[in-house]
Amino acid sequence: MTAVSADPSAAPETLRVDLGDRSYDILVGAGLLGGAGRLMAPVLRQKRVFIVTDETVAGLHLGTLTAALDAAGIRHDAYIIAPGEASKSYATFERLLNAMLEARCERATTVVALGGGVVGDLAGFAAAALLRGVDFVQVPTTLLSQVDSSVGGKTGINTPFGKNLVGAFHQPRLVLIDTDTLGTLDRRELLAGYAEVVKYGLIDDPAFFERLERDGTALIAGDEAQRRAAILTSCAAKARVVAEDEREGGRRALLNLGHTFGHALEAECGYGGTLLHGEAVAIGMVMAFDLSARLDLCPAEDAARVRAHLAAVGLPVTPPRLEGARLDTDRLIAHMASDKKVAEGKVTFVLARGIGQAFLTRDVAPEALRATVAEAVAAS
Ligand SMILES: NC(=O)c1ccc[n+]([C@@H]2O[C@H](COP(=O)([O-])OP(=O)(O)OC[C@H]3O[C@@H](n4cnc5c(N)ncnc54)[C@H](O)[C@@H]3O)[C@@H](O)[C@H]2O)c1
Ligand SMILES: O=C(O)C(=O)C[C@@H](O)[C@H](O)[C@H](O)COP(=O)(O)O
Ligand SMILES: [Zn+2]
Repeated sequence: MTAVSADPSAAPETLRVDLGDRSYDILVGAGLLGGAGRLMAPVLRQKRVFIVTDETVAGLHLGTLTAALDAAGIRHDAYIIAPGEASKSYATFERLLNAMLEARCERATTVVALGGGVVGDLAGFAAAALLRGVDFVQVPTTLLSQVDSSVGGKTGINTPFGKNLVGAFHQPRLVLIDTDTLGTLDRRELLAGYAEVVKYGLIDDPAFFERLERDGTALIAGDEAQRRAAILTSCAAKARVVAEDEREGGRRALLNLGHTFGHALEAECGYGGTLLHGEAVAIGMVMAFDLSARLDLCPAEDAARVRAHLAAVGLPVTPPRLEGARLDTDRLIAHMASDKKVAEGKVTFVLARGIGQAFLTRDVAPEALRATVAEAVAAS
């Protein structure tokens, strides 16, 4: 796959996720939120939506959305959750569903997720469960959600046993990406999203990774054309994989590059903001490449390049410490046993033969895994 070219003056762009009668469009453009009512209207089964957002996004962008819905004559209710990963919980899920029922949502009501991946995953799962399933629309407002979580229909919540262990595949009816919303996002969150952008290059698009090595700093600094191009390239890559393997029977698991390690780090750090998902993925991708190099599958120079680029833009590349203490290697490895990619007791790893050459394997010597995790922890 080649990177989409950057053109700041271009009109909204449409990508299609091809899934038969569950196909949908991804619209990408500046200022789309202001026209959200008009853009959503064609996919609504009744002129009524139920918006889910978080406190931060509500303060910044909910007014624009509700004004746009009013202008299109679309009735709306809103439910506002606390920001952050801790809201992807049974407790918030229950409160949200009760609010939807109290508002007398009907089967033809559409749920609108306005926010980052936390809002999208939670609201999407609630939409999958409400009245046994209602439609939903993704309006992602973080870089991470614009390049990854809003596309593909993975929805869910975290559990005491690990990340995203309860959820549903439930595709949105539309994804509306207003690139202007990134203007209010802070640098740490932007960088976390950038890690998932880099992931697409590392999986199967070495030219994209090279381009990010060159232009990543400008993208992060606010270059609109670079952002738009990276969002389009990322969404196109994700749409293609999802269309091939919607329910992760095989190839889709490549999108989990860095996540087996990353989810273990997130679980160990708790979901209170010590480590963001994208930060965990950055560290996890470094560990996946280090493990690949340790197993002589991948040139050590490629692993070094991955680490160098992520570090150069300001992402973490070693696990954090918790209250000054290093994380525990055995506990991290134990978390990996509850990865969704475990089959017959064995974890499926996403490793790489080089940059842009990711592959799946269940054949990883436990000693090599342990040495990689121990080395990462020791460097923290
Ligand atoms: N479903 C999937 O395919 C998929 C893919 C990747 C990640 N995820 C999930 O996504 C979640 C992470 O998503 P995230 O990184 O978007 O985090 P998030 O939803 O917690 O958003 C990050 C923070 O940014 C704030 N925010 C959102 N939009 C803003 C804006 N425009 N301006 C200012 N602040 C804004 C939020 O209030 C929040 O505090 C994780 O739970 C991860 O597991 C899911
Ligand atoms: O869409 C996918 O497939 C992905 O793997 C995207 C990941 O970035 C995302 O974090 C996903 O939630 C992880 O997969 P999970 O099945 O372990 O939840
Ligand atoms: Zn992810």
